Amino acid sequence: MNRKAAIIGGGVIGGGWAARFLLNGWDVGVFDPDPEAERKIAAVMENARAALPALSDVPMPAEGKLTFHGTIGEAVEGADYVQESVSERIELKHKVYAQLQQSNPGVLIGSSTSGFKASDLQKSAVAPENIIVAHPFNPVYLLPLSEISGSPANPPEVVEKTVQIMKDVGMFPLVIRHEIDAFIGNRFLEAVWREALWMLKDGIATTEEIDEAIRMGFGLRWGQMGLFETYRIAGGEAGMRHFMAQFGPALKWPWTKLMDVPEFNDELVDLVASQSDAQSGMYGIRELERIRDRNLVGFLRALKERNWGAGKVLREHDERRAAAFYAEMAKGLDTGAKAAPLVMWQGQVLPGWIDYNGHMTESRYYFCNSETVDNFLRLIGAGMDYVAAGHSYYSAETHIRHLGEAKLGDQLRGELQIISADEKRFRSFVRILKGEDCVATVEQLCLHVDMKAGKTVPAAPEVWANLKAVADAHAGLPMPEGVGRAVGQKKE
Ligand SMILES: NC(=O)C1=CN([C@@H]2O[C@H](COP(=O)(O)OP(=O)(O)OC[C@H]3O[C@@H](n4cnc5c(N)ncnc54)[C@H](O)[C@@H]3O)[C@@H](O)[C@H]2O)C=CC1
Ligand SMILES: C[N+](C)(C)CC(=O)CC(=O)[O-]
Repeated sequence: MNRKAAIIGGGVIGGGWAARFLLNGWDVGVFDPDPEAERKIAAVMENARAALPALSDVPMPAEGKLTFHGTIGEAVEGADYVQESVSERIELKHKVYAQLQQSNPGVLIGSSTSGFKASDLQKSAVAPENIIVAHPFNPVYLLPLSEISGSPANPPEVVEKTVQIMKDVGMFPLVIRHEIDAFIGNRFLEAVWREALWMLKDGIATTEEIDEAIRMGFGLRWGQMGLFETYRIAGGEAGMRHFMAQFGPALKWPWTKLMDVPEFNDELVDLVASQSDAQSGMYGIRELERIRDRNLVGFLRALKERNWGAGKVLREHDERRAAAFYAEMAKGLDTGAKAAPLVMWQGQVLPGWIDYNGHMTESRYYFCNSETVDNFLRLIGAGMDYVAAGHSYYSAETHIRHLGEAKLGDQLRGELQIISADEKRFRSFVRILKGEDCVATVEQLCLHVDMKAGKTVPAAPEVWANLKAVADAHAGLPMPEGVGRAVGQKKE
């Protein structure tokens, strides 16, 4: 049975949380008095479905069930966790916690608050120990950071439980050591925001020029190395000490207006809003979100390839999910119950996979097959540890049939059937499916190799036993259409 999250407040952030939980296989119950909440969450879900699965290289769990409720009590019924994302008003948050704790005593409540401390949120609560800050960043379904900030009232088990739930939905939980207003991220962002408002107010730069200064330069550095690692490199070979010696004196120069704040009035709002309209008003908000999401997916995937920063979090999330997926599959190996083709891979067609014909390029069909077969090899015990120990399977021959088109954003899966196998080789037949349509078949012969000796040898007994279990189960399946076909050319 799926776990359930109650999302209280389904606006920008609540909608993002709903998407993250649902796409990670949790059921979600939403309460939001806004009559438009359902429509807004549907729009967020549409964008999230196009973006989050594009980061995954292992089969995603089936999407959880989304329900909307007329009361907080109904939404929180049976919930394992609550993510509170109502408007940033302390008295509203207190009221919501009172209703939540009355309806589901003992439930863990994470707040999305941008700046209230946990001890402020906990005031007058029946069970303060179960209320904690879990502050995300927008878009919640793509950005992994969740700042976990508790008060002395929260026992370590509550912090730990929150951390585990965040990891379960692919977040990077950063536990804040000391209770402070606005945590780490927003304290930092507020400083940048104040400087930007001064520059606008003083006519030094427009909204667009400020954005260009960030995205053409240091924003790109921050996204992958943060501040200190970046400045360490800026110190050259002498590193951080040299950097500080050179730029430390600037701390005393009048570079920043941080402690002084521009007056917040209509004039300031008009100045910012009118320039922002001129800069970006040609795009609708959902369109801007899609542009942002596509850029983030590309950026995050590049980091994932490098196993760095947020990309490392994605890999670790994949690894956790893969472990659960293989454990489930392995049960079938034990019982010999896998008398059906195995769905070993699932993925989404990414922008870089599209060719000049406007559809998935041919080499990516091979890639889909490789991912499917590699996952199968992991399943039978011939994964990376096996390779590191000197044995592997090499592809000897491959035949691809292109039967249909795959377009940007399509969800594909690779379904594998073993046609024949012995100790030294196996022949696989992979169907690449888009929904129920088969867009390609890939038939392949793989040889088991001693990598050092450079020759074909029998597989390790446990690998062969696993492979044989699947081969025996698949022997009873009908031969798939197209097996053994050669490249043909019909006579006119
Ligand atoms: N927008 C942002 O960039 C970020 C916001 N946050 C925090 O997330 C929380 C929500 O902010 P947003 O989603 O931006 O605001 P929002 O205005 O988009 O959504 C707030 C939602 O709460 C609903 N609401 C009001 N009273 C309610 C009640 N009694 N029960 C249930 N729902 C109720 C509103 O109808 C609205 O849909 C705030 O605490 C905010 O500080 C955190 C990270 C980023
Ligand atoms: C502007 N904000 C304070 C609501 C921002 C956040 O809380 C985090 C974010 O997404 O930038």
